[in-house]
Order: sequence, then C-alpha cells, then structure tokens
Amino acid sequence: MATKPKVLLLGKIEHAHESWKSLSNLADLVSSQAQGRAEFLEECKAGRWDGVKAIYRTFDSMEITGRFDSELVPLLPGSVEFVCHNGAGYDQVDVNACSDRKIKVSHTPGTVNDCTADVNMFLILGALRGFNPGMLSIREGNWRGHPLPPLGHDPEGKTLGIVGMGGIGRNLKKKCDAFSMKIIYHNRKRLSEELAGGAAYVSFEELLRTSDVISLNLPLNKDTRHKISTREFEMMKKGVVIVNTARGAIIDEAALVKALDSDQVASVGLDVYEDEPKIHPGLMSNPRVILVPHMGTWTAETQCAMEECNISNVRSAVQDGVLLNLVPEQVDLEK
Ligand SMILES: O=CC(=O)O
Repeated sequence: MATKPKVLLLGKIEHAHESWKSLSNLADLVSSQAQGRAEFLEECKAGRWDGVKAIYRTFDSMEITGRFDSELVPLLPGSVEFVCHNGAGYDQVDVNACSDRKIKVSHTPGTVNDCTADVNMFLILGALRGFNPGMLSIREGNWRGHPLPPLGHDPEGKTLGIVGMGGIGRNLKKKCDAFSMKIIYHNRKRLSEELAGGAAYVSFEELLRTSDVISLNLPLNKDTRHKISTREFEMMKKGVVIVNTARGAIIDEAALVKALDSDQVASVGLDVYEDEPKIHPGLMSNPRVILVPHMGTWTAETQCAMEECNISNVRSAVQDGVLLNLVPEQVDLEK
C-alpha cells in the first residue's frame, strides 16, 4: 500500500476540528513540539519532517518557527510542496524564498473581508468623532473630562482615501457609502468601474493631499514598508484622520508620533503595530489614538471560516496538487 503523505500542523486548530480530522483519510497529520525557532530548525535538519507534503501554519505559529524566511525555507525537506497560511496577510512567509524552492503558498482572502472592514469602520467612526478621550475619562470617574474633549467630526461628506482596494478595501467602501462619505482610492492597478463601485481612482499623492480620512488596506511587503512616513504626513491635510487595519509596518510609527504631536494628524485608529505586541510609547500615551490589539478577524464566525478555508487548501493540495487560494505573486509562476 502506498504510504500517505504527511501534513505538518504548525500552531493550533481551534474551531474546525472535524474538518481537520477528516484530512487524516488523505494524509498523516503530524505536529511540531518545538518550543521555538532554534528547536524547529533542528527538527528540520534532523529530517524530522521528511515526507511532509503540505504545511498548515497559523499567525501565532511565529512563536514556534519565526518567519518562514530565506534561512528557514531552504531547511524544509524536499518533499514540501505547499505552505498553507491561515490568514489573509502572509508577510510572515517569504514568498520569493518559497518560489525558489518551487513551494506554493496559499492564504485565506475573502474570509476576512467583512470583519476586518467592520473594525475599520469602528476605527474611522471612533477616530473622526474623537470618542477615545471621553471613553478614557468616563472610566476615571470624570464624565467627559476637564477640559472637555474637542468636538468630533461627522463622516457625512468627508473624503475617505482608501489605499489598497482589494477585498477589504472594497468592502469598506460599501460600508462607508452608508455614511455618505466621498470615496477615492489608490491601488497598484486601477479597478474596473464595476469593482470600484463609484470610487474615484487617484494617484497616491493626490489621495494623500485631498483625503480627510486615510485608510490603509494594502499588504505589507518590501515595497509597502513605511509607505507612510514623514514626507507623506507632510503632504496630508492638516488634521487628517488615519486608520490602519492592514499591517503596522506600513506606517513609520516614529514619524506618526511626531505628526500627532504637531497636530498634523488629528487622530488615529490602529488595529496593527510595527512591532506587535509592543506599542510605541508615543501612541500608548496619546488619547487621540484608538488602540485595538489586532482583533480585525477576532470573531467566532471568521476564525472558523479562516480555518475551514485553510483546511480546504490543504485538502486540495494533497488530493489534487493545487491550491485554491494561491498568493497573487505566484499566479504567474503557474502559467
Ligand atoms: O491579520 C489578519 C490576517 O492577515 O488575516
């Protein structure tokens, strides 16, 4: 009888237990007991994962392996053909290092759109309306605080600039339509009229110069790291509001703190940080900054859907040799 391929689990299955178990009809399910990156690399070098065809990894498995980078990927056994990442953002995986080894990478787009855009909406409303100072003072027994917090602003009629018009950006656009905001966007590629849904395409610079609220909805990679820094803050309207549910390192946090301190930026809503779980002290101490601890996808429904999606990718990889949600960088490699 032919031996079954192996599937390596890095991290935990928290919800989709039945689906995960059902994979055992196709593959031997194995998991690492490594307590950290050094131990995991040793396991790889010792041939512990030989025969593994697909890897299911979670965001939190960073604690076990660290980043899937150009040091780790070459140490994976030659049998590994697929890395299935449970998350829409896959900056924890060096896709080029995987492509060099002909390893295909998948992620879980789509499943996260609604819930991430919901947090985005919460941050836009919270930051524009300036709720945070009052929410802090009420818990200190101070009602709205003394002096009173400055008046907030209505979303209606404000220009929202969405940087990155993928699934989350487009979902956010629809939500903001309900608040009568004027939506402009910038994206690597201009979208069809149908996908843009009435949002106007503008250059990055025009978006920075004309938006009242800027929402970052683009992936983190070498081209987008610190895409928003001192120069970009200087181009923005004075008193701009910024929200980020994408990845912290898209913003240069030290430059953001300066822009807040000079009132160039009026308020900020953040779900993600440059060096999670550390938060820049200048953000932590500023009541005009709403801080959410990376909870964009933190709902029962979405966590479950993400796991199911990732398991479907593993199943399809093992059964049919194809990933359902191949990362965009590798789509051309397929041709
Ligand atoms: O941050 C969450 C995700 O990338 O899915």
